[in-house]
Amino acid sequence: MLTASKLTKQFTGLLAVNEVDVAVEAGSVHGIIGPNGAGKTTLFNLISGLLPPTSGSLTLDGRDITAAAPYERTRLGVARTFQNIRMFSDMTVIENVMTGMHTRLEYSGVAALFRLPAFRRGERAAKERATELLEFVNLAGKARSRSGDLSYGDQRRLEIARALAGDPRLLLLDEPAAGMNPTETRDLATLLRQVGQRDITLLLVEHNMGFVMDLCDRITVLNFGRKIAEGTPRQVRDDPSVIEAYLGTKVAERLAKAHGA
Ligand SMILES: Nc1ncnc2c1ncn2[C@@H]1O[C@H](COP(=O)(O)OP(=O)(O)OP(=O)(O)O)[C@@H](O)[C@H]1O
Repeated sequence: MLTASKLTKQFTGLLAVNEVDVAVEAGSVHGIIGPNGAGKTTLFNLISGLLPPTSGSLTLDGRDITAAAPYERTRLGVARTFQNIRMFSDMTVIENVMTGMHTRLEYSGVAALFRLPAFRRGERAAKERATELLEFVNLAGKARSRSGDLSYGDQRRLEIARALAGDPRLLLLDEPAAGMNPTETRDLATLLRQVGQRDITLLLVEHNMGFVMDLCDRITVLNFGRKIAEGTPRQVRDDPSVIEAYLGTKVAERLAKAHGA
């Protein structure tokens, strides 16, 4: 579905992402992991269009989107959540979900200004859809609450509902489990599996290894901007270069010796 070829981002003097190839299969859950500073967020920003690449290309369903603006990618079915939750804290929960629908609403600005029937119909449909999404993420009971008053875990679920409001086919999640307690993390994994069952492909950056290993079909590992491994969770977990990237050469060598390798 999504293919990155030799994707590269250079900041002055630093190759944050260095000729990275990634192929995300439709219907899969694909993880990107790597130590701090490995280039995960930068790669994510290149994929969502927040940053232009220095070189390399990106295709979505075979269509070149390397130069497409973020809003164009949204129209093509790409949605994302952010590492630091971004929402309108003073708006209600349901209003926040409705802000995620602007790319799908079919009435004009004039209709909205004069509250014409087309606008009122659109608004009613948007509310119904937002309610359905809040039920899906288990927040229906808090639809009228102020978003800023939600617990951290609930705010993350709200962010997902808002991202789903644009009917994406590919959902990018930047550290979705960050700051969550074990129960919230387990609930999130269940929710994301249900998202996957809605024919939505998931690509996520995450530090929580248990969460990634449990949820992902395939994992790409970055270190110093380069892809150092890719495969199933088991393949990646057993890969010596991955162990070395996380633990440092000395510890990896000692571990290998201890296991008789
Ligand atoms: N806008 C920028 N300008 C200059 N350097 C940057 C910029 N953004 C990121 N970097 C550098 O690029 C490298 C990769 O950063 P990035 O945030 O992509 O890594 P990461 O794997 O997401 O790290 P973390 O796990 O700590 O979030 C780091 O050395 C970082 O300091």
